[in-house]
Amino acid sequence: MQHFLSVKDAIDVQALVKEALLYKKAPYADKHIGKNRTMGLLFFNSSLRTRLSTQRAAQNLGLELIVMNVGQDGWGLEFEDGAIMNGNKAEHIKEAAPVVGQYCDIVGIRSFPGLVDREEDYSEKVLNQFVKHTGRPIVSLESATRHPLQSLADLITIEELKTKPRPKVVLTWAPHVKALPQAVPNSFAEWMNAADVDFVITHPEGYELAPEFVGNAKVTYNQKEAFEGADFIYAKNWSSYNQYGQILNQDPAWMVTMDKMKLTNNAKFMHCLPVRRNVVVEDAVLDSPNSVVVQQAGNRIWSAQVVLKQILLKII
Ligand SMILES: CCC[C@H](NC(C)=O)C(=O)O
Ligand SMILES: NC(=O)OP(=O)(O)O
Repeated sequence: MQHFLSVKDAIDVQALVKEALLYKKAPYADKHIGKNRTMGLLFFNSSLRTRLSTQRAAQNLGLELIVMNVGQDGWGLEFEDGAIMNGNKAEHIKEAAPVVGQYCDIVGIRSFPGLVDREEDYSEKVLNQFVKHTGRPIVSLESATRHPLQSLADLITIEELKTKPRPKVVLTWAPHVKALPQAVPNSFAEWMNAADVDFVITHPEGYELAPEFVGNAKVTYNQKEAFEGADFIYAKNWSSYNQYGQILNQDPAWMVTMDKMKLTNNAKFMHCLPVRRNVVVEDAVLDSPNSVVVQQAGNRIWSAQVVLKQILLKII
């Protein structure tokens, strides 16, 4: 594995999941594989889980770490080729990225979309400039259109908790007070389409995800119909793709409630976190034994650890 940017970088998804579950039983099995190597984690946006779980995974493999809030602590970066840099951007990515590559053997990047220019966001301009100029393996810590470490952890969670060979997994839109990226649902959808699950996406009209991510998923505007017989409910808000970055609907009728969970096959409730209680999902669901959001977050360690191992095997 050279880079980890999407499900396409996972040659065998099921093998990755199995190896991650082995790490969950034996976290230090490869404690020395990262000896004398350094991973840099560059955050252009906030993070709790990704920041902490990726550090823990790296430490489990013996990697040294450098963590930086580039958005606050670094220089304003210019990503446009040929730009005349007479504005407020002090440094070009063409210098910043290879310099980071001088200090780090592997580089993780978190850079959310601007949610203004769909073409720019969906071209993954920021992530791809780091891939092009750093000269090192790049791991996405959530980019403009995907969150692969989250999605691998989501699949690990489904695999360890499923009670049937092919569970029904429902990705449901839920309301939010801010316009959020499509990265998490896009990524969840492409990983579910690569897994052996009965995958359904439900959202209000106007929140259709990009077709390349929806793939073969069943899509319905009827949330209650989608919940019927579900084994896993994965809730997430996202802003409109078609009316890019817009909030079209804040209808609290789409909030996940205990009444809706009763339509399911005793489904587990999943969310990548952070979650807005009583906006996205009511307290009763999050406080119920069916909520697995903490276990799901714990699986981010094993998701990152199995990916970093695959990358280290290519560079040592
Ligand atoms: C892991 C989720 C990160 C981000 N969430 C927020 C609140 O910005 C999102 O929705 O993509
Ligand atoms: N789920 C997730 O990536 O959480 P953070 O944004 O806190 O890292």
